Amino acid sequence: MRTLFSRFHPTHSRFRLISMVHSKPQPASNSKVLVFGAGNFGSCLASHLGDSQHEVYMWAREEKIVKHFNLLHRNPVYLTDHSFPLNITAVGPQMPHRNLINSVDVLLFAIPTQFLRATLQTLRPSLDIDNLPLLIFVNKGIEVDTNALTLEIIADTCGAEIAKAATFISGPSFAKEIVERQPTSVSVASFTETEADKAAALFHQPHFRCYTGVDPIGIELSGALKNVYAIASGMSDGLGFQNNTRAMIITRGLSEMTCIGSAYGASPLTFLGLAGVGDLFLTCSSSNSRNYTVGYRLGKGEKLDAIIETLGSIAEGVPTTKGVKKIIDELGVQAPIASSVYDVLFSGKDTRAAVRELMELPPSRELELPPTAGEPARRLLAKLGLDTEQLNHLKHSNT
Ligand SMILES: NC(=O)C1=CN([C@@H]2O[C@H](COP(=O)(O)OP(=O)(O)OC[C@H]3O[C@@H](n4cnc5c(N)ncnc54)[C@H](O)[C@@H]3O)[C@@H](O)[C@H]2O)C=CC1
Ligand SMILES: O=C(CO)COP(=O)(O)O
Repeated sequence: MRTLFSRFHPTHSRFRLISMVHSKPQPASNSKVLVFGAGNFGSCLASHLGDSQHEVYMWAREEKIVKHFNLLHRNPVYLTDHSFPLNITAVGPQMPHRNLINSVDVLLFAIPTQFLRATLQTLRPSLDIDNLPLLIFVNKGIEVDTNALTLEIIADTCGAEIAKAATFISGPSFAKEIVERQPTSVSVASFTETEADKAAALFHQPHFRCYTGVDPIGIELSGALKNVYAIASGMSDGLGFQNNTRAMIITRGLSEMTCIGSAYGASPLTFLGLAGVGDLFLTCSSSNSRNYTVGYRLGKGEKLDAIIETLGSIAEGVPTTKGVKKIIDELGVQAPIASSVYDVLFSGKDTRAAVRELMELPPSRELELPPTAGEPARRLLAKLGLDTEQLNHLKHSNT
Protein backbone atom coordinates (compact mmCIF):
# COMPACT_ATOMS: atom_id res chain seq x y z
CA MET A 1 0.00 0.00 0.00
CA ARG A 2 1.62 3.31 -1.08
CA THR A 3 0.87 6.49 0.85
CA LEU A 4 2.41 9.90 1.36
CA PHE A 5 3.28 10.68 4.94
CA SER A 6 5.78 12.44 7.14
CA ARG A 7 8.15 10.06 8.87
CA PHE A 8 9.47 12.89 11.03
CA HIS A 9 7.47 14.59 13.71
CA PRO A 10 6.99 18.21 12.63
CA THR A 11 7.90 19.58 16.06
CA HIS A 12 11.39 18.12 16.19
CA SER A 13 12.49 18.06 12.62
CA ARG A 14 11.88 19.72 9.30
CA PHE A 15 8.52 18.52 8.04
CA ARG A 16 9.09 16.40 4.96
CA LEU A 17 6.71 14.42 2.83
CA ILE A 18 8.16 11.16 1.63
CA SER A 19 6.58 8.52 -0.55
CA MET A 20 6.70 5.28 1.42
CA VAL A 21 5.30 1.82 0.93
CA HIS A 22 3.33 0.39 3.84
CA SER A 23 2.42 -3.20 4.51
CA LYS A 24 -1.23 -4.19 4.38
CA PRO A 25 -3.32 -3.28 7.46
CA GLN A 26 -2.75 -5.84 10.19
CA PRO A 27 -5.66 -7.61 11.90
CA ALA A 28 -6.12 -6.78 15.60
CA SER A 29 -5.48 -10.45 16.43
CA ASN A 30 -4.92 -13.81 14.74
CA SER A 31 -2.46 -12.58 12.12
CA LYS A 32 -1.39 -15.05 9.46
CA VAL A 33 2.41 -15.31 9.59
CA LEU A 34 4.93 -17.14 7.39
CA VAL A 35 8.32 -17.67 9.05
CA PHE A 36 11.29 -18.36 6.76
CA GLY A 37 13.79 -20.57 8.57
CA ALA A 38 13.19 -23.43 10.98
CA GLY A 39 16.49 -23.22 12.85
CA ASN A 40 16.74 -22.26 16.52
CA PHE A 41 15.44 -18.74 16.04
CA GLY A 42 12.89 -19.36 13.29
CA SER A 43 11.35 -22.19 15.31
CA CYS A 44 11.47 -20.11 18.47
CA LEU A 45 9.67 -17.15 16.89
CA ALA A 46 7.13 -19.44 15.22
CA SER A 47 6.46 -20.87 18.68
CA HIS A 48 6.22 -17.41 20.26
CA LEU A 49 3.68 -16.25 17.66
CA GLY A 50 1.77 -19.54 17.74
CA ASP A 51 1.63 -19.14 21.51
CA SER A 52 -0.09 -15.76 20.90
CA GLN A 53 -2.83 -17.44 18.83
CA HIS A 54 -1.55 -16.32 15.43
CA GLU A 55 -1.89 -18.67 12.47
CA VAL A 56 1.72 -19.61 11.77
CA TYR A 57 3.43 -21.28 8.81
CA MET A 58 7.11 -22.14 9.12
CA TRP A 59 9.20 -22.80 6.01
CA ALA A 60 11.97 -25.37 6.44
CA ARG A 61 14.41 -26.26 3.69
CA GLU A 62 14.89 -29.71 5.22
CA GLU A 63 12.14 -32.17 4.27
CA LYS A 64 12.69 -34.26 7.40
CA ILE A 65 11.93 -31.21 9.57
CA VAL A 66 8.68 -30.50 7.67
CA LYS A 67 7.44 -34.09 7.99
CA HIS A 68 8.52 -34.60 11.59
CA PHE A 69 7.16 -31.22 12.70
CA ASN A 70 3.70 -31.70 11.18
CA LEU A 71 3.42 -35.18 12.67
CA LEU A 72 4.73 -34.56 16.19
CA HIS A 73 4.84 -30.74 16.66
CA ARG A 74 8.51 -30.98 17.49
CA ASN A 75 11.60 -29.89 15.57
CA PRO A 76 13.94 -32.91 15.24
CA VAL A 77 17.08 -30.75 14.84
CA TYR A 78 16.65 -27.47 16.78
CA LEU A 79 15.03 -26.82 20.20
CA THR A 80 14.43 -30.57 20.30
CA ASP A 81 13.02 -30.55 23.86
CA HIS A 82 10.30 -28.04 22.99
CA SER A 83 6.73 -29.02 22.21
CA PHE A 84 5.30 -26.50 19.70
CA PRO A 85 1.78 -25.03 19.66
CA LEU A 86 -0.61 -26.91 17.38
CA ASN A 87 -1.44 -23.84 15.26
CA ILE A 88 1.94 -23.96 13.48
CA THR A 89 2.21 -25.75 10.14
CA ALA A 90 5.60 -26.53 8.62
CA VAL A 91 5.90 -25.98 4.85
CA GLY A 92 8.73 -26.78 2.42
CA PRO A 93 11.27 -27.81 1.35
CA GLN A 94 10.19 -26.05 -1.87
CA MET A 95 9.60 -22.29 -1.65
CA PRO A 96 6.04 -21.60 -0.45
CA HIS A 97 3.49 -21.03 -3.24
CA ARG A 98 2.75 -17.39 -4.14
CA ASN A 99 -0.87 -17.86 -3.01
CA LEU A 100 0.34 -18.49 0.53
CA ILE A 101 2.84 -15.61 0.34
CA ASN A 102 0.14 -13.21 -0.82
CA SER A 103 -2.39 -14.38 1.75
CA VAL A 104 -0.23 -13.79 4.83
CA ASP A 105 -0.14 -10.62 6.93
CA VAL A 106 3.50 -11.06 7.94
CA LEU A 107 6.68 -12.52 6.43
CA LEU A 108 9.32 -13.12 9.08
CA PHE A 109 12.88 -13.95 7.99
CA ALA A 110 15.03 -15.98 10.41
CA ILE A 111 17.68 -16.99 7.90
CA PRO A 112 21.43 -16.44 8.42
CA THR A 113 22.66 -13.34 6.57
CA GLN A 114 24.87 -15.22 4.10
CA PHE A 115 21.81 -17.07 2.69
CA LEU A 116 19.33 -14.20 2.69
CA ARG A 117 20.10 -12.76 -0.76
CA ALA A 118 19.36 -16.06 -2.55
CA THR A 119 16.15 -16.55 -0.56
CA LEU A 120 14.88 -13.04 -1.33
CA GLN A 121 15.79 -13.38 -5.02
CA THR A 122 13.61 -16.49 -5.22
CA LEU A 123 10.82 -14.84 -3.26
CA ARG A 124 10.69 -11.48 -5.04
CA PRO A 125 8.51 -12.50 -8.04
CA SER A 126 5.80 -13.59 -5.58
CA LEU A 127 5.72 -10.29 -3.66
CA ASP A 128 2.95 -7.83 -4.55
CA ILE A 129 4.04 -4.34 -3.51
CA ASP A 130 0.41 -3.16 -3.39
CA ASN A 131 -0.52 -5.98 -1.04
CA LEU A 132 2.72 -6.18 0.90
CA PRO A 133 2.90 -8.24 4.10
CA LEU A 134 4.69 -6.76 7.10
CA LEU A 135 8.35 -7.72 6.53
CA ILE A 136 10.45 -8.53 9.60
CA PHE A 137 14.14 -9.55 9.69
CA VAL A 138 15.95 -10.99 12.72
CA ASN A 139 19.34 -12.06 11.30
CA LYS A 140 22.47 -10.54 12.84
CA GLY A 141 25.26 -10.32 10.31
CA ILE A 142 27.03 -8.65 7.40
CA GLU A 143 27.22 -10.27 3.95
CA VAL A 144 30.79 -11.39 3.27
CA ASP A 145 31.46 -10.60 -0.37
CA THR A 146 29.63 -7.26 -0.45
CA ASN A 147 29.90 -5.99 3.18
CA ALA A 148 26.18 -5.36 2.77
CA LEU A 149 23.79 -4.91 5.67
CA THR A 150 20.44 -6.65 5.32
CA LEU A 151 18.84 -3.34 4.31
CA GLU A 152 21.07 -3.30 1.24
CA ILE A 153 20.43 -6.97 0.46
CA ILE A 154 16.69 -6.22 0.54
CA ALA A 155 17.14 -3.14 -1.66
CA ASP A 156 19.22 -5.13 -4.19
CA THR A 157 16.79 -8.03 -4.40
CA CYS A 158 13.37 -6.49 -3.73
CA GLY A 159 13.87 -2.77 -4.43
CA ALA A 160 14.32 0.36 -2.34
CA GLU A 161 10.61 0.80 -1.53
CA ILE A 162 10.40 -2.60 0.11
CA ALA A 163 13.69 -2.05 1.98
CA LYS A 164 12.34 1.18 3.47
CA ALA A 165 9.31 -0.71 4.78
CA ALA A 166 11.39 -3.54 6.29
CA THR A 167 11.55 -3.89 10.06
CA PHE A 168 14.45 -5.28 12.11
CA ILE A 169 14.24 -7.01 15.47
CA SER A 170 17.39 -7.44 17.52
CA GLY A 171 18.38 -7.68 21.17
CA PRO A 172 19.35 -10.07 23.97
CA SER A 173 17.13 -13.01 23.08
CA PHE A 174 18.35 -16.59 23.26
CA ALA A 175 15.80 -18.78 21.44
CA LYS A 176 15.80 -21.39 24.20
CA GLU A 177 14.83 -18.82 26.85
CA ILE A 178 12.06 -17.22 24.76
CA VAL A 179 10.27 -20.55 24.33
CA GLU A 180 10.48 -20.97 28.13
CA ARG A 181 8.69 -17.58 28.38
CA GLN A 182 11.55 -16.00 30.30
CA PRO A 183 11.06 -12.19 30.46
CA THR A 184 12.82 -10.77 27.39
CA SER A 185 13.04 -7.37 25.67
CA VAL A 186 14.16 -6.44 22.17
CA SER A 187 14.68 -3.42 19.91
CA VAL A 188 12.41 -3.09 16.87
CA ALA A 189 13.42 -0.55 14.19
CA SER A 190 12.43 0.55 10.70
CA PHE A 191 12.81 3.64 8.53
CA THR A 192 9.01 3.51 8.44
CA GLU A 193 8.10 3.91 12.09
CA THR A 194 4.54 2.66 11.63
CA GLU A 195 5.96 -0.65 10.38
CA ALA A 196 8.07 -0.97 13.53
CA ASP A 197 4.93 -0.27 15.57
CA LYS A 198 3.08 -3.06 13.77
CA ALA A 199 5.94 -5.52 14.39
CA ALA A 200 6.10 -4.52 18.06
CA ALA A 201 2.34 -5.07 18.43
CA LEU A 202 2.65 -8.51 16.81
CA PHE A 203 5.42 -9.71 19.15
CA HIS A 204 4.53 -7.91 22.37
CA GLN A 205 3.52 -10.25 25.19
CA PRO A 206 3.61 -10.04 29.01
CA HIS A 207 6.92 -11.95 28.86
CA PHE A 208 8.24 -10.23 25.69
CA ARG A 209 8.57 -6.42 25.53
CA CYS A 210 9.38 -4.50 22.36
CA TYR A 211 11.00 -1.05 22.22
CA THR A 212 10.69 0.72 18.87
CA GLY A 213 13.10 3.04 17.05
CA VAL A 214 14.00 4.57 13.70
CA ASP A 215 17.67 3.63 13.34
CA PRO A 216 17.62 0.31 11.48
CA ILE A 217 21.24 0.81 10.38
CA GLY A 218 22.35 1.10 14.01
CA ILE A 219 20.21 -1.86 15.06
CA GLU A 220 21.64 -4.00 12.28
CA LEU A 221 25.23 -3.00 13.04
CA SER A 222 24.68 -3.67 16.75
CA GLY A 223 23.49 -7.23 16.11
CA ALA A 224 26.30 -7.99 13.68
CA LEU A 225 29.12 -6.41 15.69
CA LYS A 226 28.23 -7.89 19.07
CA ASN A 227 28.86 -11.34 17.58
CA VAL A 228 32.50 -10.41 16.90
CA TYR A 229 33.03 -9.30 20.51
CA ALA A 230 31.24 -12.44 21.78
CA ILE A 231 33.96 -14.43 19.97
CA ALA A 232 36.63 -12.27 21.68
CA SER A 233 35.04 -12.76 25.10
CA GLY A 234 34.74 -16.52 24.65
CA MET A 235 38.37 -16.62 23.55
CA SER A 236 39.46 -14.81 26.69
CA ASP A 237 37.50 -17.21 28.92
CA GLY A 238 38.88 -20.19 26.98
CA LEU A 239 42.41 -18.93 27.60
CA GLY A 240 41.64 -18.91 31.32
CA PHE A 241 41.33 -15.16 31.85
CA GLN A 242 38.66 -14.18 34.32
CA ASN A 243 36.16 -11.46 35.21
CA ASN A 244 38.33 -8.34 34.86
CA THR A 245 39.29 -9.36 31.34
CA ARG A 246 35.72 -10.14 30.28
CA ALA A 247 34.50 -6.79 31.67
CA MET A 248 37.29 -5.06 29.73
CA ILE A 249 36.29 -6.80 26.49
CA ILE A 250 32.60 -5.95 26.94
CA THR A 251 33.30 -2.30 27.74
CA ARG A 252 35.98 -1.72 25.12
CA GLY A 253 33.86 -3.75 22.69
CA LEU A 254 30.95 -1.36 23.28
CA SER A 255 33.28 1.56 22.69
CA GLU A 256 34.51 0.03 19.41
CA MET A 257 30.96 -0.81 18.30
CA THR A 258 29.85 2.75 18.97
CA CYS A 259 32.81 4.21 17.05
CA ILE A 260 32.28 1.90 14.06
CA GLY A 261 28.54 2.55 14.06
CA SER A 262 28.93 6.29 14.41
CA ALA A 263 31.53 6.46 11.60
CA TYR A 264 29.21 4.33 9.47
CA GLY A 265 26.39 6.80 10.03
CA ALA A 266 24.26 5.23 12.76
CA SER A 267 23.16 6.99 15.93
CA PRO A 268 25.70 6.35 18.73
CA LEU A 269 22.75 6.13 21.15
CA THR A 270 21.50 2.99 19.43
CA PHE A 271 24.50 1.10 20.85
CA LEU A 272 23.30 1.85 24.38
CA GLY A 273 20.06 0.00 23.71
CA LEU A 274 18.97 -3.63 23.91
CA ALA A 275 20.34 -4.50 20.47
CA GLY A 276 23.68 -2.92 21.41
CA VAL A 277 25.00 -3.25 24.92
CA GLY A 278 22.10 -5.55 25.89
CA ASP A 279 22.96 -8.25 23.38
CA LEU A 280 26.70 -7.62 23.75
CA PHE A 281 26.47 -8.29 27.47
CA LEU A 282 24.33 -11.41 26.94
CA THR A 283 26.47 -13.08 24.32
CA CYS A 284 29.83 -12.09 25.83
CA SER A 285 28.91 -13.72 29.12
CA SER A 286 27.10 -16.96 28.28
CA SER A 287 28.22 -20.30 26.97
CA ASN A 288 24.71 -20.54 25.40
CA SER A 289 26.01 -18.15 22.74
CA ARG A 290 27.37 -19.92 19.69
CA ASN A 291 29.73 -17.04 18.94
CA TYR A 292 31.07 -17.08 22.51
CA THR A 293 31.47 -20.87 22.16
CA VAL A 294 33.49 -20.51 18.95
CA GLY A 295 35.83 -18.11 20.78
CA TYR A 296 36.01 -20.30 23.88
CA ARG A 297 37.01 -23.35 21.87
CA LEU A 298 39.61 -21.33 19.93
CA GLY A 299 40.99 -20.20 23.30
CA LYS A 300 41.22 -23.86 24.31
CA GLY A 301 43.33 -24.52 21.21
CA GLU A 302 40.84 -26.06 18.77
CA LYS A 303 40.97 -25.22 15.05
CA LEU A 304 38.26 -23.02 13.53
CA ASP A 305 37.24 -25.54 10.85
CA ALA A 306 36.75 -28.29 13.41
CA ILE A 307 34.70 -25.98 15.64
CA ILE A 308 32.38 -24.90 12.81
CA GLU A 309 31.92 -28.50 11.67
CA THR A 310 30.80 -29.65 15.11
CA LEU A 311 28.93 -26.58 16.40
CA GLY A 312 25.60 -27.88 15.04
CA SER A 313 24.32 -24.36 14.39
CA ILE A 314 25.38 -21.13 12.72
CA ALA A 315 27.76 -18.65 14.39
CA GLU A 316 27.10 -15.50 12.31
CA GLY A 317 30.10 -13.76 13.88
CA VAL A 318 32.60 -15.86 11.93
CA PRO A 319 31.75 -14.70 8.38
CA THR A 320 30.63 -11.32 9.71
CA THR A 321 34.13 -10.65 11.10
CA LYS A 322 35.38 -10.55 7.48
CA GLY A 323 32.82 -7.89 6.56
CA VAL A 324 33.53 -5.93 9.76
CA LYS A 325 37.26 -5.91 9.03
CA LYS A 326 36.64 -4.45 5.56
CA ILE A 327 34.32 -1.81 7.00
CA ILE A 328 36.81 -0.84 9.74
CA ASP A 329 39.60 -0.52 7.17
CA GLU A 330 37.42 1.52 4.83
CA LEU A 331 36.35 3.87 7.63
CA GLY A 332 39.82 4.12 9.17
CA VAL A 333 38.34 3.49 12.62
CA GLN A 334 40.48 2.13 15.47
CA ALA A 335 38.90 -1.19 16.49
CA PRO A 336 41.79 -3.28 17.81
CA ILE A 337 39.67 -6.03 19.39
CA ALA A 338 37.68 -6.65 16.20
CA SER A 339 40.90 -6.60 14.17
CA SER A 340 42.48 -9.16 16.53
CA VAL A 341 39.47 -11.45 16.20
CA TYR A 342 39.90 -11.24 12.41
CA ASP A 343 43.62 -12.08 12.72
CA VAL A 344 42.91 -15.11 14.90
CA LEU A 345 40.08 -16.41 12.71
CA PHE A 346 41.60 -15.78 9.28
CA SER A 347 45.32 -15.00 9.55
CA GLY A 348 46.36 -17.83 11.85
CA LYS A 349 47.32 -15.54 14.76
CA ASP A 350 47.79 -17.34 18.07
CA THR A 351 45.06 -16.39 20.59
CA ARG A 352 47.50 -15.68 23.44
CA ALA A 353 49.69 -13.52 21.20
CA ALA A 354 46.57 -11.57 20.16
CA VAL A 355 45.75 -10.79 23.80
CA ARG A 356 49.35 -9.80 24.56
CA GLU A 357 49.47 -7.45 21.59
CA LEU A 358 46.17 -5.83 22.60
CA MET A 359 47.47 -5.25 26.14
CA GLU A 360 50.73 -3.79 24.83
CA LEU A 361 49.04 -1.08 22.77
CA PRO A 362 50.08 2.41 23.91
CA PRO A 363 47.72 4.29 26.26
CA SER A 364 44.96 6.10 24.43
CA ARG A 365 41.98 8.32 25.12
CA GLU A 366 39.15 6.24 26.56
CA LEU A 367 36.07 7.66 24.83
CA GLU A 368 36.20 9.48 21.54
CA LEU A 369 33.76 9.34 18.64
CA PRO A 370 35.39 9.45 15.20
CA PRO A 371 35.01 12.66 13.18
CA THR A 372 34.00 10.81 9.98
CA ALA A 373 30.62 11.66 8.59
CA GLY A 374 28.78 8.46 7.85
CA GLU A 375 29.71 7.79 4.23
CA PRO A 376 28.49 4.12 4.12
CA ALA A 377 25.08 5.08 5.54
CA ARG A 378 24.89 7.99 3.11
CA ARG A 379 25.52 5.58 0.21
CA LEU A 380 22.91 3.18 1.57
CA LEU A 381 20.36 5.95 2.08
CA ALA A 382 20.97 7.17 -1.47
CA LYS A 383 20.27 3.66 -2.73
CA LEU A 384 16.99 3.75 -0.78
CA GLY A 385 16.11 7.20 -2.10
CA LEU A 386 16.53 8.83 1.33
CA ASP A 387 18.82 11.83 1.83
CA THR A 388 21.50 12.93 4.27
CA GLU A 389 19.22 15.36 6.06
CA GLN A 390 17.33 12.27 7.12
CA LEU A 391 20.58 10.61 8.15
CA ASN A 392 21.45 13.59 10.33
CA HIS A 393 18.03 13.45 11.88
CA LEU A 394 18.64 9.80 12.73
CA LYS A 395 22.04 10.54 14.21
CA HIS A 396 20.68 13.22 16.49
CA SER A 397 17.35 11.67 17.43
CA ASN A 398 16.76 8.94 19.94
CA THR A 399 16.66 5.54 18.31
N1 LIG B 1 19.38 -18.53 18.05
C1 LIG B 1 19.16 -17.37 18.66
O1 LIG B 1 18.98 -17.32 19.88
C2 LIG B 1 19.11 -16.11 17.87
C3 LIG B 1 19.46 -16.06 16.50
N2 LIG B 1 19.38 -14.90 15.84
C4 LIG B 1 19.76 -14.80 14.43
O2 LIG B 1 18.81 -15.51 13.64
C5 LIG B 1 19.44 -16.00 12.45
C6 LIG B 1 19.14 -17.48 12.34
O3 LIG B 1 19.79 -18.11 13.42
P1 LIG B 1 19.38 -19.51 13.98
O4 LIG B 1 18.01 -19.90 13.61
O5 LIG B 1 19.70 -19.49 15.42
O6 LIG B 1 20.43 -20.44 13.21
P2 LIG B 1 20.46 -22.03 13.19
O7 LIG B 1 21.87 -22.42 12.93
O8 LIG B 1 19.78 -22.59 14.36
O9 LIG B 1 19.58 -22.38 11.91
C7 LIG B 1 20.03 -22.05 10.65
C8 LIG B 1 18.84 -21.92 9.73
O10 LIG B 1 19.33 -21.49 8.46
C9 LIG B 1 18.80 -22.33 7.46
N3 LIG B 1 19.70 -22.40 6.32
C10 LIG B 1 20.89 -23.03 6.25
N4 LIG B 1 21.40 -22.91 5.00
C11 LIG B 1 20.49 -22.17 4.29
C12 LIG B 1 20.43 -21.71 2.95
N5 LIG B 1 21.40 -21.97 2.07
N6 LIG B 1 19.36 -20.99 2.59
C13 LIG B 1 18.37 -20.70 3.45
N7 LIG B 1 18.38 -21.11 4.74
C14 LIG B 1 19.43 -21.84 5.14
C15 LIG B 1 18.65 -23.67 8.14
O11 LIG B 1 17.72 -24.46 7.42
C16 LIG B 1 18.11 -23.23 9.49
O12 LIG B 1 16.73 -22.95 9.40
C17 LIG B 1 20.93 -15.68 12.62
O13 LIG B 1 21.22 -14.51 11.90
C18 LIG B 1 21.10 -15.43 14.09
O14 LIG B 1 22.17 -14.53 14.36
C19 LIG B 1 18.91 -13.79 16.43
C20 LIG B 1 18.53 -13.80 17.75
C21 LIG B 1 18.65 -14.95 18.56
O1 LIG C 1 22.08 -13.27 19.26
C1 LIG C 1 21.81 -14.13 20.07
C2 LIG C 1 20.99 -13.88 21.26
O2 LIG C 1 20.56 -12.57 21.33
C3 LIG C 1 22.32 -15.50 19.87
O3 LIG C 1 23.69 -15.43 19.93
P1 LIG C 1 24.59 -16.55 19.24
O4 LIG C 1 24.28 -16.47 17.76
O5 LIG C 1 25.98 -16.20 19.59
O6 LIG C 1 24.15 -17.86 19.82
